[in-house]
Amino acid sequence: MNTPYRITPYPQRTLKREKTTLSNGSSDNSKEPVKVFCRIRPLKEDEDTSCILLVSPTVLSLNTPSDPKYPSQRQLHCQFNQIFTSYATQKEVFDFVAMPLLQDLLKGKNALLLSYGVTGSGKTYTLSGEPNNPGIMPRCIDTLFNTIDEFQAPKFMIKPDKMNGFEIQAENDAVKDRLFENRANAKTLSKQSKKGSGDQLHYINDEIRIKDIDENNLYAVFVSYIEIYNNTVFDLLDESNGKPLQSKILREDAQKNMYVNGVVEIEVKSADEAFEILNSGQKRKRMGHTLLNSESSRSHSVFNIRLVQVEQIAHNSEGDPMVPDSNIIKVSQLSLVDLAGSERTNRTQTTGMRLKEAGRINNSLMCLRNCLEVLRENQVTKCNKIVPYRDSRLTFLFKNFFEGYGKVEMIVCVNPSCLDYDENLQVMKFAEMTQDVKIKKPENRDTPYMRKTVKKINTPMSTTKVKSNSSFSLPKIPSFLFDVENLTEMGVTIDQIAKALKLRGSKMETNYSEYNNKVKHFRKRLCDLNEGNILNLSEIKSMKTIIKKGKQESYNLKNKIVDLETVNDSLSAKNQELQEVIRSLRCINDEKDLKINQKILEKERAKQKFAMANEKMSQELENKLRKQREHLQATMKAKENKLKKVKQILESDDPLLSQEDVETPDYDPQHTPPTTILKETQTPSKRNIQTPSARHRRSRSAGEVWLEHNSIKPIPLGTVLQPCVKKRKSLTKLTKASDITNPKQSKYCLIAQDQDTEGEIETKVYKGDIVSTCGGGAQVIFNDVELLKQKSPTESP
Ligand SMILES: Nc1ncnc2c1ncn2[C@@H]1O[C@H](COP(=O)(O)OP(=O)(O)OP(=O)(O)O)[C@@H](O)[C@H]1O
Repeated sequence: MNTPYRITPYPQRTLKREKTTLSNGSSDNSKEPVKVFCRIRPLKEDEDTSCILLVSPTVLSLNTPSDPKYPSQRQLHCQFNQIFTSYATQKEVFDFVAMPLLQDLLKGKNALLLSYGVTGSGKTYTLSGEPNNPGIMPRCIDTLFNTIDEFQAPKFMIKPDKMNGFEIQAENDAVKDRLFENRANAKTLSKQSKKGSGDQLHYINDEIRIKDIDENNLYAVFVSYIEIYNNTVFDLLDESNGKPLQSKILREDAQKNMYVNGVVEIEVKSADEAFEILNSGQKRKRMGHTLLNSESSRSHSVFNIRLVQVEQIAHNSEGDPMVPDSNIIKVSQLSLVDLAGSERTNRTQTTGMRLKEAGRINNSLMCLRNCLEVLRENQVTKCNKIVPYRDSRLTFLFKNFFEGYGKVEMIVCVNPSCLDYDENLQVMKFAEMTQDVKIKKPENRDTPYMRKTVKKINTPMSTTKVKSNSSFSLPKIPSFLFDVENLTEMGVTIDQIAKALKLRGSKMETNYSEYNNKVKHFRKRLCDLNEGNILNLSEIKSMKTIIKKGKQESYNLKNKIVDLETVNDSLSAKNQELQEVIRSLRCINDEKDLKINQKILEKERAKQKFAMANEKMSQELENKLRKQREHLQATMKAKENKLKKVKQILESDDPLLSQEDVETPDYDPQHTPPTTILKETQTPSKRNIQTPSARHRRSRSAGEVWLEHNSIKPIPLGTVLQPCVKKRKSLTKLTKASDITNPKQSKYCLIAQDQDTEGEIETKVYKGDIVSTCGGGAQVIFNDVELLKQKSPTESP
């Protein structure tokens, strides 16, 4: 809900703002200050706090919001010509602000009405309004046509001359133009009826009319609609058939008034016709969505109403208007300007294109501000600083208004929300400054925009021409006949001749002065044209510079593009080269991988070969050892048998027995069982237990150091019996001579694991003495083999 504004009596004391006293201000009646009105829009539903308090109908106070952002609380009082609260209706605003301007328009005076404010503050709402709640523009149109209704000049009688002036044309030319227009309208109507033009806006006409108008005059209304977008002027009524709008240039006419060159100016004969044009222009307006306003005007739009008045013209018998030589056309203009909203881009969060737009909008508004500041400074200091109108198209177009061409008024629209406090502060400062600017009152003349008619009229003009030509003709000199007899008649004729000559003389003098006047006028016109020409030339020059600059920029850009393309090409070539290198490296890598795999395979094969050879060798060695051992065992056995027999002989007394017994049977290694250390499951033979090897005992003698040569990973068999070697040094490989030549080591044992014929693993311990050789080396003399093997007790022996 909106909080109603409290209207308190106007406390003069509380006013903090001091009005600037201009040195030539109040006493100077030739100037009047710019009128500034303020319109406060209602708060939005989500905005519940207002930073504006109405003090009186003309004073408001802007209060600092209670926010930690603002350390000190301040109240700024601002005075306006009138303040319209959120309750003010569109009609109230129109009556108070625009009605006087419309009255001036009908009296032939010009006016400029600007709507200024932050984006979303209600500028467009105030000027255009809505169909059921029309703003200033539609109300102006309605009131104007309600007023001049029956006093309108026939269509096309008055025509724009394309140089900001107007001319009157003959009735038959006007009729031709009307016929042409009717035909064109019929075509467009049939097109529209096919398309269906349902989007036409209809405003409510409240039948208001202005009473005191000059009823002796004929009136014609012309409208034009332009926008200034990104500091470029576009014609919103330009029927470009969907093509982008062409930019327009600003020119000065013969009276040094600025106008948009080639702008489409349409003569309208009714309010509906004007609305149609207004709507078609508004459709072309550049609108955009911003965070603060879903339909934000991104350009300054100018709706111009030009009212042309001519005295009632008498018609001849054929119905053609009789134009007096010096008939004057009175032209007045009302420009309604909807300025684009000033905005703080960090609040609207605009980016990219919108950010650029906002920059340009703010720049042109800044330019308007600068111009007003310089105008005020000139007034205060009485200096004559150049006002920078040319800095922006907006100020350049309206420069005449600030120099006394017509009234300037402004409606400042504000959104009272606390969120808009900072922007409102700036707007208030601007409004304050604007009110201090005094503008020259328009010259006190009925025809501020005079222009003599350009005679294009056929019949009547020829009449005029004949008439005027006759004014140049000299009185005839009567013919003189010398007749001596009729002297009195001759005297009369001479008198007549003298009179005619005198008349001729005076006529020639008038003709001469008239001629001089015409020459002067013509010269003046030429000068004007020349000035216009100079202006055009300078405009063309500046356009050329802009085009040149643009061309240079495009050339530079093209060059950049070419450079970038070259860089791009070289980079892609490099890329290709690198790709090639990568491909070849990959090939090399693949080849190397292949070779490595082959080598690994070869290695594996070699390993297998080596393992087989190793196995073979160890088998051979084992065989040899077995044979040696068997041989040794057989020898031992034979010796033991011999010893036994010798003992028996020695113990018995029978020499024969002893001799028989002593005779040793032939040694047969095939039948001699090898010496084996059996596990508990095997029943040892008596003989085996009885004949322990003497070397066994020796090997277990204290102090002997064994060199135990074991396989790298012996298979754990879980056997209970283990070869007993107490002091030992274990190794898996004999790599160097010192491994065996160490003098501390006297014994060597080689532990080997292998499968027996039944597939069981058996551990064999080959034992031997390390004997030093005379060359400093060492040799092992194997003298014992131990066999560790598990056997099942149920297994048959
Ligand atoms: N006095 C008002 N009463 C009711 N609604 C209003 C009033 N003023 C503005 N509004 C609403 O506020 C919204 C924004 O207003 P508007 O488009 O006129 O702002 P703007 O100042 O023209 O903004 P921009 O500069 O972005 O174009 C519109 O929806 C309009 O209807």
